[in-house]
Formats: sequence, C-alpha cells, structure tokens
Amino acid sequence: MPLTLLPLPQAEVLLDPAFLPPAAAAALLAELTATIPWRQEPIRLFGKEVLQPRLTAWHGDPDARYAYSGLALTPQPWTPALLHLRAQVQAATGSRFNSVLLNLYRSGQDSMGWHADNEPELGPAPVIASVSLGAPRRFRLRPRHPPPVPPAAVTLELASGSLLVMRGPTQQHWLHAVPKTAVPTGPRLNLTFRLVSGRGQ
Ligand SMILES: O=C(O)CCC(=O)C(=O)O
Ligand SMILES: [Fe+2]
Repeated sequence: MPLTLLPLPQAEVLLDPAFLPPAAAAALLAELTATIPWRQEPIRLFGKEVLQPRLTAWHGDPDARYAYSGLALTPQPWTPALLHLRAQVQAATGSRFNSVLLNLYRSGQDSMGWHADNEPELGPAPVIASVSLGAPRRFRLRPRHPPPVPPAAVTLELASGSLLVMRGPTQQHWLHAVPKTAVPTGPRLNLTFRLVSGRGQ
C-alpha cells in the first residue's frame, strides 16, 4: 500500500497501514524482541530519577550520537534485520536515515508521554519514519501551541506492519504520544528511523 498524506494543518504526516505483510511483521517482531539488547533507561522527571515506562535500544552509524531526555546515547551497530528494514523504509520514503530508536512497550502499561522529536541533532524539519510491530496501540497527535486550533487532537491506531512518516513542519507545530491503555494489550515494538548529525558535523 502507498503512503497517504493525512489532512493535518501545519504538518506532513503520512501513513501506510500495511507497509509490511502480517507474516513479515510477526517474524521481525519475534527476531527483534529476542536479539536486541533492550534496556530500561533512567530519565530525570521533575528533578527525580525514574525509569522510562518502556524498554529502548539505539542502533546506527558510529557517529550518529544523540542526546535524548538528558541521555547521551551512542548507537549499537546495525544488525542485518535492521539494515534490511532500513533499506525498505528508505525506498518507501525517499529519505536517508543513519540511526534507529527502538521502543518496546511490554504491555498496555508501557507508554510514551507527549513530546516532539525536535532535538537539535535532528535539524529543523526532520523526517521520522516509524514502523510498528505487534499489538496495535493508539498514537495521538496534538497541536503544540495553545490555544489549540481544531482539531484539538488526532488519534491513529498504529497496526502491526504500519509505516508512519512525520516530516516537514510536523515537529515544530505538533506533539505526539502513545498513552497507556487499561485494555489488556500484548507487546508492541516501534522503530523510529532518524537522520542525526553529531555535534560539529
Ligand atoms: O511508539 C511510537 O509509535 C512513537 C515513538 C516515538 O514517538 C519516539 O520514539 O520518539
Ligand atoms: Fe517521538
């Protein structure tokens, strides 16, 4: 299926709900869940150290260093499975990526709070390509600047094998989140491909 542009103001968000066939998505979920060196990273929240409510990993080119919520992340090397997926994502988007952030939401209690992917290393109008595997979860988008201009918030259901692309002015004007859900939910793995430039590059 092709990527389709969603009708959001001041944003370029595209979705292909069936980028990977279900069997390929299930096989990739099993492989990555078993082979990626998952970590639960501490973050500073209102001056306190807490653990992130999900597992993460960061893979990419050696010079694709990245500061995220106060963490300096040096990437792990690419694996064959990640390189294969990157090639598919680059072909579908026409964009180049040198790293990927992986998030494993172990259950509906794991989540990601409201944020924009607007770190300086990503540049002013980053292209973020996000592949989802496993249990479908709600992905919410809302305008960053109050007063909220309608639509106040948009909810997408990101299915296994879907590809979501955020580019252009999206990170300047919108925030996104993956909220917790009380509905019993299996694991979901999300990969966001990014092009980061190290300091001084
Ligand atoms: O899990 C998702 O769909 C979103 C992940 C995300 O926003 C991020 O890694 O910055
Ligand atoms: Fe994000």
